[in-house]
Amino acid sequence: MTLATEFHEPVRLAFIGGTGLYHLETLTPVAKLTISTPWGFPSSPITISKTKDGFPIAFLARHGPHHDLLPSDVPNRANIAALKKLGVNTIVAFSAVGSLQQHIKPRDFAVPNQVIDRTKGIRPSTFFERGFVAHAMFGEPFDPLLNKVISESCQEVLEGEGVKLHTKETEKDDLTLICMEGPAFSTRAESKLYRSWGGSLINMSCIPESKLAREAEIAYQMICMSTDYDAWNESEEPVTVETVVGNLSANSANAHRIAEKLVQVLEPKIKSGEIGLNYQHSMKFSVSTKKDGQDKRLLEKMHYLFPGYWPLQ
Ligand SMILES: CSC[C@H]1O[C@H](OP(=O)(O)O)[C@H](O)[C@@H]1O
Ligand SMILES: Nc1ncnc2[nH]cnc12
Repeated sequence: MTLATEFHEPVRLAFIGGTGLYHLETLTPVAKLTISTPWGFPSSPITISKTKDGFPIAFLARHGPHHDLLPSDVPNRANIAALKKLGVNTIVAFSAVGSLQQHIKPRDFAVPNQVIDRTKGIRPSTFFERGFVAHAMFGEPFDPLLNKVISESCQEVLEGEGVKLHTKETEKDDLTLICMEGPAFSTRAESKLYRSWGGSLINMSCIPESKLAREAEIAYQMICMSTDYDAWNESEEPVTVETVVGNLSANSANAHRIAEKLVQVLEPKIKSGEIGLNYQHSMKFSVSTKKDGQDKRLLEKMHYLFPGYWPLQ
């Protein structure tokens, strides 16, 4: 089937696929969009599918359709800006992660509620710049409403498959994801340090993706698929890509099942406004730069994300 290259209806829900998840099997694309943003092109064309009720869903492959982008080279600003331009207010992002806790086994799933940023400052991590300064709140890096819906609805999908889902509720404490720079995995000493900080999971992709989604006022939650015990567990060989990919291909069917379930559950909640609006207008009053100090060229760029905010004169 030839796919449309334009799509003019607003799209509210998007999935971002990570390692091992380059499309969603349960969705049939109707359009494939190449979108240029003021921050460049996204990692991949964005495909649009529709539910039987005509609710559109976007999908983006974080590392490109052929996985040729390093975690540090993912064009996160373009990815989030392009989704925002389509009208997206809810993002569910998948990620392959290492486990920093014995009880989170390879092939388990987890819905983290906290993040520790261990990237090295080499990734562009904000839409704002000199001449237009704003600060997003990020104390809760994931949308708690979306976190709750995902945690509740994925439990039953995975139970049927004999796979454990870890959430803030099952852990009875924060479920903290460490985001490191990569591309090499951690040393054993680093891995043990992250455990001492209370880390539960580790990946290379949550930052700045989640931060930019917050700046763009989009409700965002990452779903983690555990693939290995990183390097802390001395009774196991430290993680290799082979282990990650082996466990991922065994588990990608569960990711597709989860996506299918989430589409069913999120469609009515997004339509009713129960999900997706938690951060609406949150940036409007978060700007620090006084009118006279604002760079007008930058304001025009900002209007790509926030049309109607901060009038030019
Ligand atoms: C191939 S192992 C390391 C790689 O896997 C994860 O990718 P993603 O989060 O996109 O699923 C991790 O973050 C690293 O980028
Ligand atoms: N151990 C690990 N560290 C960082 N990213 C990962 N992705 C999958 N396993 C990982």
